[in-house]
Amino acid sequence: MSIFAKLSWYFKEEWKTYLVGVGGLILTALLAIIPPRIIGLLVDAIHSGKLAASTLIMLLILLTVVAIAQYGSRYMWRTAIWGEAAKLEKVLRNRLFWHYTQMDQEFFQKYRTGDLMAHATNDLSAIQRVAGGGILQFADSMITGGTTLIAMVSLIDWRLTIIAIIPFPLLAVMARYMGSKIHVAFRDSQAAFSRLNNKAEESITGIKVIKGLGQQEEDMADFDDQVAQTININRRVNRLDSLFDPMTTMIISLSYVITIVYGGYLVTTSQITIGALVSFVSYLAMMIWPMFAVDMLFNTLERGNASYDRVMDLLNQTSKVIDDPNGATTAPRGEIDYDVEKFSYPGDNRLALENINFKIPAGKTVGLVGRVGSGKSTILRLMLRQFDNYTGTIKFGGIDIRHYKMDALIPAIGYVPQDTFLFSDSIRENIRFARPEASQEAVETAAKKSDLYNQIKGMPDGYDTAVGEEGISLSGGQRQRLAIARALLINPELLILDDALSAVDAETETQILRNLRAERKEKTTIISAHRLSSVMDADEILVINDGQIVERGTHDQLMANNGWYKEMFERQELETKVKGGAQNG
Ligand SMILES: Nc1ncnc2c1ncn2[C@@H]1O[C@H](COP(=O)(O)OP(=O)(O)OP(=O)(O)O)[C@@H](O)[C@H]1O
Repeated sequence: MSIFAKLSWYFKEEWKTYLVGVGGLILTALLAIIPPRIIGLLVDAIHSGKLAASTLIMLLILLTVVAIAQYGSRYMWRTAIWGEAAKLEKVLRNRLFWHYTQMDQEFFQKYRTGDLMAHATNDLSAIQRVAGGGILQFADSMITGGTTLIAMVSLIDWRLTIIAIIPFPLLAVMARYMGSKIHVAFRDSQAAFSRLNNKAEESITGIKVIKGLGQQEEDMADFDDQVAQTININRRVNRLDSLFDPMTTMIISLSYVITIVYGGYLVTTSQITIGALVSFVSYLAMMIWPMFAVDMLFNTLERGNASYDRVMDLLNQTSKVIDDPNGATTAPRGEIDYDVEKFSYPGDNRLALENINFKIPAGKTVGLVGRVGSGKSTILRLMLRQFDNYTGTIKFGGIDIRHYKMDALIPAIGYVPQDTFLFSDSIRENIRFARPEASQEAVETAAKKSDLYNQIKGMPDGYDTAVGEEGISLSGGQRQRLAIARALLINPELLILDDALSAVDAETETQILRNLRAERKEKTTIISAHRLSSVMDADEILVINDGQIVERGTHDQLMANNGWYKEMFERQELETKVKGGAQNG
């Protein structure tokens, strides 16, 4: 029942509609008492041979009126209660989705996509069932059960009622016992569903890699294993359900036997009429549904409770990156002053960055180079406020980036990752994702700057060509250029290319960089790259190793330095020459 308390905030908010719903249920229960009694009276009248035509017509009219009134009252509770349940699901779904969008990277590292999907589907449905089916089952077991019981006592015979319901408390005891077992089993079943979701999500996303490495069979076996585990756990839930349901039927049958034996005795000893016994049996039949409702109620509540706890656990996770309520609302502009003393990823003791400091005057370009895993992307992630737990400050236009409103800071940065995400939409919508109102002309200009223009012209439907999961596949280089066009369209104060040219050939890269230099004279750019030709023209190049700056300067200075940069540059030049030679030869 605690789930009702947990959802009380919603019931309080929606009390008017629930009042209508419960009112409708009470009315339905009261109206349901009338027909069995009328039938009982008819039986008695027929039995005694005193049924007048006028009485028959009157009772039939009454039956019809009751049926019509029940139609109305049922309509009343159904629309109110099912409507509220759907609304609750909507409220929680929106809240959860909003919460997901507000969370930081740490959260998405902790929870896997499949888990988050399971919470947003299965768990919310289970909670929705509490607000709909749960309320109905509660009302049915209490209201319908209660009014029927009162009718049995007051209209028929209290002794017969007591004897007939003797087996019922057994049901309550069982429901309690089984309820706790079902709670545990259902929680396990939801967790298994999450794992299965994760597995399916991972396998579908990674299908190319799986096939490329010939791991289909292993992956299938792994999936089979997960399915088997999920089925086993679900079987346990079903077993518990199956133990409970037939018990309910048995208890009800026992009641019937008692009623027929004792009721028959009362009729033969003229203590009640045969019509009263007929009415009583009808009432007993009306008790069956409320009894099942008790069973279903415990089930619904336990499941809803487990799901509610899981959803609340997610909603209670707070983002470590907090949007400063008094933060600057103007877009940042001007010099970037990056000064991070220490940064470690949450839950990791190792220092990911140490003493990273550099300044970029507005309009200048900084290049970040270094080995794989040296910390280049980490430097950029802090700039994007994906993590705030570092010592030191990063200033943009003289203000600490933590003192900007997110809505002011993030749109001022055009971030292009190595592997971008394409939405299932047209090329045009993908390019103008961050500025949906951009004109076709602006989209085309961005496509020209990122050297994608001619290729789009060659596509079947030009800018209307669908890409993403439901459209054509773009090559790695095309995806990267689309991502650059997307970032350029917002003409950001700061453009960050995070290994974003790795999949384009050297010639295209040179062209794009030339376009950027010409276009972005006043704006700042950070380029992180493995190919050193990408950063050659930068105003300052930082060589990162093990989270620290190990060399810095312009290209010429670094070449004179005789360090990693020079060695790497010469090696890459040689490789290019060898490749070029091989192609020419
Ligand atoms: N989310 C994370 N949690 C914990 N450690 C991380 C996380 N992301 C990166 N790291 C670690 O931080 C270090 C720096 O990673 P980073 O991605 O910044 O390197 P990089 O220089 O950008 O590499 P690459 O050139 O391959 O992109 C690596 O040791 C990496 O394992």
